[in-house]
Amino acid sequence: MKKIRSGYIAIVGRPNVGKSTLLNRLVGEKISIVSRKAQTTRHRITGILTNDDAQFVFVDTPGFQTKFSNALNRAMNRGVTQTLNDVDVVLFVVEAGRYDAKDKSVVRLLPKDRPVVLVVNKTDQLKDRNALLPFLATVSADFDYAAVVPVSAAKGKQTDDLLAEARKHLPNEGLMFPEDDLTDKSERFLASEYIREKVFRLLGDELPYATAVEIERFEVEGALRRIYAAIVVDREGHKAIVIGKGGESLKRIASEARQDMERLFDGKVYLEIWVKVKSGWNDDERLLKSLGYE
Ligand SMILES: Nc1nc2c(ncn2[C@@H]2O[C@H](COP(=O)(O)OP(=O)(O)OP(=O)(O)O)[C@@H](O)[C@H]2O)c(=O)[nH]1
Repeated sequence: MKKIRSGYIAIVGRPNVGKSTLLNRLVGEKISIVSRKAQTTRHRITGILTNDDAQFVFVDTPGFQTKFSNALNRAMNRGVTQTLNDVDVVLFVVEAGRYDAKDKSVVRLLPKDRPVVLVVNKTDQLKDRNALLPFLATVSADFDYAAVVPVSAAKGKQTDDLLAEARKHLPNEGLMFPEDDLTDKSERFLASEYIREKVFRLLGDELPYATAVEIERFEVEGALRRIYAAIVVDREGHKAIVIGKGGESLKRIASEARQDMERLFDGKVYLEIWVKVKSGWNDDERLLKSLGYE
């Protein structure tokens, strides 16, 4: 039997390349949020996969942002750099057939002193398989990657190869966490992520990214959890969108988020959500910190 190895792994890449999908595929539980819209992963989320010979502790980084320069994006980029200085292996994800300035700006953040595995995701979308090899050659010319692994996170293709590659670089012997730990994030944090995911899923096209969720109270009574949450938007107009006609949208957000939470927490959830307006919140570093962004 092989020895158990363990270590920290970060997943980085431009928005929308499939980092959350990959994490969910590897860890096998819904602990990170996946959204069609870019820029929804603003918190570090840790998932843990334990198998026969390894324990992978994933640190999902905030989406890298180059487009706007405000406090939120500065905080996000700082998060990426901090995370990369904190892990044993970095998985840098690009999309098969797409590699441009936005990916290269992430390459510039890659650490020189630790292994970086290039993950070429969405191979299922490739129309011309012959284009893959030249593409891999182009991308790998820009950095000294420890390995290159094409995968499809959505279809679960070659993700085992990726784990085998990552395992080679795990430094510790034995487990770092108890076997069934899926995440070191609190239920409180996960509750806010679920609500935020629903907001993006249901209203993503109508709302700008400036939406946050605050959990104001989280009470546990036996198997029942009472959760009181606020969706924070930065304009009155956005408040009206979140609430929707006759409160329809907010009702749906609450009902779907509650169902997810009941599944995850394995118990009944009483969920109350309201909408608050905080003007300009995404350009105020102090407020960001109070909402849990770094
Ligand atoms: N066809 C295909 N689509 C994928 C694959 N992996 C992810 N996607 C899709 O790509 C989109 C973005 O995926 P996410 O996992 O949210 O991407 P992300 O990199 O975490 O995005 P941010 O949170 O914005 O940084 C979603 O619509 C996924 O369903 C894949 O292997 N194949």
